[in-house]
Amino acid sequence: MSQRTLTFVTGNIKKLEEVKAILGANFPFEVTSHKLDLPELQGEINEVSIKKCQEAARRLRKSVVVEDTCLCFNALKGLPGPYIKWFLEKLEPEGLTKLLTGWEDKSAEAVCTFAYCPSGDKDVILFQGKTAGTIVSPRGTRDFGWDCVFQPDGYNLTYAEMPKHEKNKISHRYKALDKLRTYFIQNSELP
Ligand SMILES: O=c1[nH]c(=O)c2ncn([C@@H]3O[C@H](COP(=O)(O)OP(=O)(O)OP(=O)(O)O)[C@@H](O)[C@H]3O)c2[nH]1
Ligand SMILES: [Mg+2]
Repeated sequence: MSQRTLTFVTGNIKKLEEVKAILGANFPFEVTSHKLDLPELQGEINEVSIKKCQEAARRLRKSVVVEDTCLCFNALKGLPGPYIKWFLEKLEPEGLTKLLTGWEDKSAEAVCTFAYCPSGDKDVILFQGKTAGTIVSPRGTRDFGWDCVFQPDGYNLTYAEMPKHEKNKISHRYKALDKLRTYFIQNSELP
């Protein structure tokens, strides 16, 4: 029997690895990926994901899932937020930590938003997960983004110091995918 597929549009191989690891074998769709360099418009968190999803669905002419990840510093009223990719590229992890020099509040929130676009002209459905933590000096592996500066609340390890399966049990991405999984299981005729 051929399995139904869900197309995850991303240019980020590390995201894809985590999505496959988190959804695992019990997800009733095969996750395939499509690498597409999508424009990311400015805006609030949900707006960025909605526009990214609509553009991906328009270009591929089919239903797609995209994901946008934000890292929000509470002292900076949510910034860098959706602009974290560019802050990280320019400042590197050390620079992210230094952004909070002078602020007592080092708390932050990792926010993951999956967007599903059933077809180009229908409303986009969002699934969001948030994990609270603290911004610390870099510790651990450097193989994924800002993992080495984000220490989730309740742990004395950064995401980068945790075994992958531990991060994947508590992460912003896990929480968002849990909602997405429930939705797709309840709407099994999709996509
Ligand atoms: O340490 C990390 N732990 C994570 O769990 C995580 N998830 C995303 N990121 C990074 O944060 C930016 C988001 O930007 P982003 O959502 O636009 O992603 P992207 O442009 O790399 O891929 P995509 O938009 O093609 O899917 C990019 O620099 C990603 O590498 C993470 N870093
Ligand atoms: Mg991107």
